[in-house]
Amino acid sequence: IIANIVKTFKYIYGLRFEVQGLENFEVEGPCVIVSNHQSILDMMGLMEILPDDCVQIGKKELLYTGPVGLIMYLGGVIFINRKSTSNAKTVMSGVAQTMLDENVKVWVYPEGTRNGNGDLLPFKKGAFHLAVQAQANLFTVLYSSFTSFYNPAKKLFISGKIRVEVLQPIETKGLTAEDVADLTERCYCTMRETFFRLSGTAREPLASRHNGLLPDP
Ligand SMILES: CCCCCCCCCCCCCC(=O)SCCNC(=O)CCNC(=O)[C@H](O)C(C)(C)COP(=O)(O)OP(=O)(O)OC[C@H]1O[C@@H](n2cnc3c(N)ncnc32)[C@H](O)[C@@H]1OP(=O)(O)O
Ligand SMILES: CCCCCCCC/C=C\CCCCCCCC(=O)OC[C@@H](O)COP(=O)(O)O
Repeated sequence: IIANIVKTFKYIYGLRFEVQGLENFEVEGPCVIVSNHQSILDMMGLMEILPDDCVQIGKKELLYTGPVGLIMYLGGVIFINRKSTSNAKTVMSGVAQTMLDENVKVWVYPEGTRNGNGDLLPFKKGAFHLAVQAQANLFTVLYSSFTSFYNPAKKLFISGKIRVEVLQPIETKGLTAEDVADLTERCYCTMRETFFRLSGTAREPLASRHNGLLPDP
């Protein structure tokens, strides 16, 4: 019900979604889906391709937003306290078991916060631990940059096109906690490249950005 309502918002805002690779989602069983997170507009992009039986990880503060919090609660959103790593990790380890028991998919924004600066923030590792703990497939989804049509700082919000790509699933069978850092890094590199390709922007050298040698755009 929520997805169908939110999917109509694109007509009001003049947004078009061009989705590629949706067939990659046609794999049975629990999985973890990670995607980039630029703004609240992502809720439209999320609902546009949301598979059945998929819940999202959200920050706890969203639970206290009145009717929206209630709808999210009823929709099965898993709330975590980002201010407490141990609390977040405890919740997440319970999620791995629930995923397997109830055959659900979990959508995580590995940047951990909204980021509209035309690049990806370094990834948090929770989603990747979750995929490895559940030994479930890991899907990556990218939404092209919104900066050309949506920029709150410049008071810009016009109609525009969002290119979406669902990449091939990554298997985590046989991986252990020791492989999580490597898995995270691999996904980050692939997702960043895909993000720039979809957005039509030039790729900046990764090492320099990571070392803090380049200023933020
Ligand atoms: C109208 C109504 C419409 C309604 C719409 C409904 C749709 C709603 C959509 C909702 C949209 C909502 C959108 C939103 O709200 S987005 C905001 C909320 N979502 C997230 O933050 C998700 C992404 N975050 C993470 O995954 C973080 O990692 C967490 C939160 C889990 C911890 O973050 P934190 O910053 O505290 O710590 P850290 O990541 O530096 O990690 C620290 C260390 O812990 C290790 N570690 C981490 N995890 C695990 C684990 N599970 N098992 C074992 N170990 C684990 C990790 O390797 C590292 O160790 P080392 O490797 O450095 O040694
Ligand atoms: C300005 C245009 C607004 C258009 C809105 C169109 C889409 C609205 C769809 C549903 C409305 C309710 C959805 C509530 C979910 C909020 C998700 C969200 O984006 O939370 C922020 C969180 O991830 C990260 O928080 P921070 O960036 O760390 O703080």
